[in-house]
Amino acid sequence: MLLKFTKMHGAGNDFVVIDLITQRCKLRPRDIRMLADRHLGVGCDQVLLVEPPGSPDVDFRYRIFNADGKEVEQCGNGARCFARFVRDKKLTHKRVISVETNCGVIQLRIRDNHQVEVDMGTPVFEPARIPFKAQEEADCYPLEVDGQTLEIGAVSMGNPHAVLRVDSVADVDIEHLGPRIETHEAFPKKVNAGFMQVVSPGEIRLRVFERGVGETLACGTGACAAVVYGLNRGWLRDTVTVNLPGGKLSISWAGPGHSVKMIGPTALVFEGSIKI
Ligand SMILES: N[C@H](CCC[C@H](N)C(=O)O)C(=O)O
Repeated sequence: MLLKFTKMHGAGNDFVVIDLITQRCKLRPRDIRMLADRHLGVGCDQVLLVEPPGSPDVDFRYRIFNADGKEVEQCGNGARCFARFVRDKKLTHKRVISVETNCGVIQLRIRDNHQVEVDMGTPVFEPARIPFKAQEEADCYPLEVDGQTLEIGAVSMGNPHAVLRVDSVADVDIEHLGPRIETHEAFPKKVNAGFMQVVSPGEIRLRVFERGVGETLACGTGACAAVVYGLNRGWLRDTVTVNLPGGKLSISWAGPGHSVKMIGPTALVFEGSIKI
């Protein structure tokens, strides 16, 4: 069949967005991998599916697939693009949209200038729920990589994150460290690896080697994970500007028990159709 799609990005983290409300198509992992392939398909970090809600108290179902074809729990930059997509396609006229994901319901709030605010839910630090192999919960953990002991934070934003503080994100050998952390045996479901440089209590620089993708120009859940880790360590205050290679996000967290709030941009790049 000929499948309509929309190419979008949020701070450079790019997506193929597919409306499965007005069109019907069963996508297999190899179809996702083809769509994401930057030579043989459209090219993207993640494929986002817009589906009818599973229950009457949410507006849509939001499914996320990494470029490797595997379905994951959450995608923050994708959530902002999801909100813009359903408004642009007139699938809703609401300015506050609730979407069901594989890790619960999140709220998307349309702002001016194509910005969207997302309530990303509360971060989870309990090792078993990240999941991360550790004797007990701590603010930070040692992680043996290639004979060196790294100090990491471990947190779930619905999806697993390991965060390292570094002096300079420009000097990180992310191609060496990223995959070794991503596939470390301490993370049974693999992990997104974030490298954070603290500029000031209100500003960080961040690079993320994403699970199932590699380094992306931005990672929304990674920005949330880095800020809550930095707050827990006393390095950051409750609202932080996160500078990523592809753009800026604003992340706020009022502390344990509170949701993490993310505000950031959305961009529509092109519309197309592809034979599946
Ligand atoms: N690679 C992530 C999913 C996408 C997250 C990222 N693109 C975001 O904006 O949060 C994972 O496997 O958990």
